[in-house]
Amino acid sequence: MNARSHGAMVLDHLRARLAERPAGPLYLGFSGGLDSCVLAHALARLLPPGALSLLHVDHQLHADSATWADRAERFAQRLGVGFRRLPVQVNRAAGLGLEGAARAARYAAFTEATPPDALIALAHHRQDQAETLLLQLMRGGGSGAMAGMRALRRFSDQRWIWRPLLDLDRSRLRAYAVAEQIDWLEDPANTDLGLDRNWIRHRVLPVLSERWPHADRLLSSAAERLRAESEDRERLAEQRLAAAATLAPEVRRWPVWNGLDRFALGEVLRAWCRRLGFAVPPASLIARLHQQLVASADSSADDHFRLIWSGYELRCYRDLLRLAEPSPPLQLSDCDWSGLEPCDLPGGGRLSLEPPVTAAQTWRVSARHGGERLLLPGRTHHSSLKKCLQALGLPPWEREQIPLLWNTDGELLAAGDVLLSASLEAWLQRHQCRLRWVAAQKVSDEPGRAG
Ligand SMILES: Nc1ncnc2c1ncn2[C@@H]1O[C@H](COP(=O)(O)OP(=O)(O)OP(=O)(O)O)[C@@H](O)[C@H]1O
Repeated sequence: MNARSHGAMVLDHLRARLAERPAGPLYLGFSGGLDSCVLAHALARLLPPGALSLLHVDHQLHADSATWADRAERFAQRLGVGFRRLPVQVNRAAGLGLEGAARAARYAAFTEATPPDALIALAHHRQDQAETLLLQLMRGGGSGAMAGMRALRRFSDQRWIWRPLLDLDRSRLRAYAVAEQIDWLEDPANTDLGLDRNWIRHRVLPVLSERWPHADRLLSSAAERLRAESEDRERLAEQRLAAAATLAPEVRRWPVWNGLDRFALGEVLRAWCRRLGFAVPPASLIARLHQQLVASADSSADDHFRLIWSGYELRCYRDLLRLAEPSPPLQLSDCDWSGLEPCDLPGGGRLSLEPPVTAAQTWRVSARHGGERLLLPGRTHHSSLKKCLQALGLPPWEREQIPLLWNTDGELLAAGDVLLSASLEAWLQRHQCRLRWVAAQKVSDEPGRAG
């Protein structure tokens, strides 16, 4: 195939990708390197005037960066397409490494420079995909990470990242550039073997290609398969999550997860984290969670466990899981309550009488301290509050928030509105009202919660 027919092939390929792209204004992340020059040139040829804008991020990492930005702008002018220069500060303090920090700055600049429904094209091609797979392998990534880059993915709200060249060979892009006499920028950083990607590109892939001439094609098709599998698993995890009854956004009933292996369990937990906008837990934590769930599956004991990562907490109790930011137990100094007005508790909880009564009471409200006992209706002996709450199956995160109501004789009248003493029940009947407790994490009254 000569250079001209390679060029025609690139255009045909791109025409097909353009036809199936999502709607929205089109931008191209334009470095000025070979690949993005070819993509800019081909898109400018295929699209009507005014339909494309190039975004050049100036990372300001080397002395020539402004000159490069000038050259990038002249290239855009020659093509007759829009152009924006986006200077950024690369913050290396975030612990990402230079390449990662530059990418983070670039994506933040893309978000800032585009409307929420934008489609942002990037010029990654097949070799980039093969390198990504090997890079992830050397980082010890799981199959999800090795699935590499997606041709189309959501990014920052409604925007899309679009990689229309992902299954094209670099040699075709080079042939296109030669045929069209494109004058691209050669970034000296691309030959810096101190960067992992360059090491793979210049040292590893050539060796693999000696033995397997189409090594990059094989690698990118492996990434493609892994991606398809990982997308299937994600879909399944979403379905499993949806099947677990939602008692509150942060509380799910989980028997549906019972019997899942730890990989499937991890997928469900990650799906839940994504939905709540939480950082995903590390693999070691998922393995621990799995062990714990297996160990507690046959136990009818009251014990529960919690796992913590990056400021989030997963708590498990019987068939309930709670995923949230950790909340401290009820912090409440004893206070008096007349019952006339609702009693607001720290952290958003509240005790009230409904309908309100007109005569003031001399009650006290306190947090639990342990060892409390109460006389339940129909009983002749006091029962342990702790045992009663356990018997009710009230999860520990609710128990920790439960306020206690006392009379002046030091008799326990109620724990929230879930346990009432015989004397309070009689009093409520006499006054034709009920005690109501609303706690921030309370789920007892939510639909879907079986007794
Ligand atoms: N400074 C930049 N400004 C805008 N977009 C960029 C910039 N650097 C990279 N990109 C986009 O990200 C893609 C991948 O970046 P990468 O660093 O792998 O490519 P490159 O070798 O620098 O450039 P090219 O892919 O254009 O040859 C580029 O093809 C381009 O679309």
